[in-house]
Amino acid sequence: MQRRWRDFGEVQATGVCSVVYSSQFGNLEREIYGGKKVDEKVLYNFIELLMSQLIKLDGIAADCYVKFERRLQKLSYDNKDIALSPYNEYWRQMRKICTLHLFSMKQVNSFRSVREEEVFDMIDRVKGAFGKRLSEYDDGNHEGARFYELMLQTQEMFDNFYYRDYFPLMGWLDKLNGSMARLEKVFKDLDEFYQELIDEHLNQNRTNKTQDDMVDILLKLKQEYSAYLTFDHIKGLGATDTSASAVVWMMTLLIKNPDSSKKVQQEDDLYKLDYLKAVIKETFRLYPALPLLVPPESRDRCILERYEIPKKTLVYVNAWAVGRDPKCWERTEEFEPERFMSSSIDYKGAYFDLIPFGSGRRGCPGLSFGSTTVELALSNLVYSFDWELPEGTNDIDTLKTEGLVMHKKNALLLVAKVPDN
Ligand code: HEM
Repeated sequence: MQRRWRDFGEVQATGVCSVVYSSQFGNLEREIYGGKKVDEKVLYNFIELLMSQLIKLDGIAADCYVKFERRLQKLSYDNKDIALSPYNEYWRQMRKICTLHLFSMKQVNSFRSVREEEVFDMIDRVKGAFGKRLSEYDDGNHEGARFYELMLQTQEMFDNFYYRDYFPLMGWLDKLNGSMARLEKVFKDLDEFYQELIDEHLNQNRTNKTQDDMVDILLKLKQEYSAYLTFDHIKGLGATDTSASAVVWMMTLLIKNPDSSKKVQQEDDLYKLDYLKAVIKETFRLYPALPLLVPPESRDRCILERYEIPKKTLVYVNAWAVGRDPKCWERTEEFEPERFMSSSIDYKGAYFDLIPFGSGRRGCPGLSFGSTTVELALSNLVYSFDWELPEGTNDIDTLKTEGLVMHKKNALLLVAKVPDN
């Protein structure tokens, strides 16, 4: 199990040819993408076929992925998003900026008050305004709702089916059915939003500033790293909704498992929150926010189990399947946070059985940021309220969206009750 990851040697994101790989595909839950029911055997054969074809028809596969990249490329400002950048000097500098200046423990701590304010605000909204939509909660200028909407639309662009990705010669259909126009429109809206944000931060007379936020820090760093940080680079760093997706899955699993939910609430050592942390790990095992991580590209030919992976191959590591692999876990489908109570396994990248943040050189640099946010949000949600299913509902579904980030497909609707004591 552990060998698998290491065998990749040096890998990098993005590429020109693609292979879908996972020896675990047989275990892939059938509904993983969009609730489509696929027979396990059919799926496995399909993957085999796809692999052999892609390797044989290297040229065509390359073409497919160059096209696929164009869509990602557009939304990531020409691969200026660090996650989509190939392994090169630009990536090294951006990674340095992230590790040293943006997502370091010092920065995580310095944003503590902002994080707490946001979470308390969220709790107040739940307390004060049941049943309202995000846009109604919003501050005067509706920026939160606008950004949320843009994030949803961007995500949709990644998820949509594009003919050109699979049948390069039929790319004209994307124009005909309006997909390309929608992509341009979403990009334009996103770009406008980021530009306004930057302009606002550049405004010397800005009144609502209490401390430097990420944009302020990036704008300051722009001078030091002028070759790597243009406005497009700053925009390309963008944002992800992985933490939000993770909290929704955690709440979903807790409401489906009332015993665990009670245990979290009864945890008396609030400082350590061991059981809550076990719930977080168990949810990451079953519902990793990025089920296929960010696909890396092999820099050299390598042999992986019985597969030969040619150089420059886009490789999908299936964190979803690893989390449900019976070779790694017992009672794989059960939600059992207890399994982590007497175990030293964590998700920092050293244990390859649990890799929601990936591992190694391209592992998530926002791990401390993300996990701190998730812990704070979840603990406040479960300690501030008793959560119940809406009247007339017996269960919560676990259908997922398609795409890089795995969201719950249907909104999680719960009733929050303020406890009596
Ligand atoms: C629960 C929250 C999060 C999860 C589950 C998550 C997960 C991941 C995963 C799986 C990868 C790919 C790693 C790999 O392929 O080995 C990744 C990459 C990345 N993440 Fe996160 N992430 C989270 C939060 C964040 C946050 C809050 C930030 C920024 C503040 C962030 C910034 C990044 C960046 C920049 C990369 C690309 C790194 C590179 O390519 O060198 N992530 N994340």
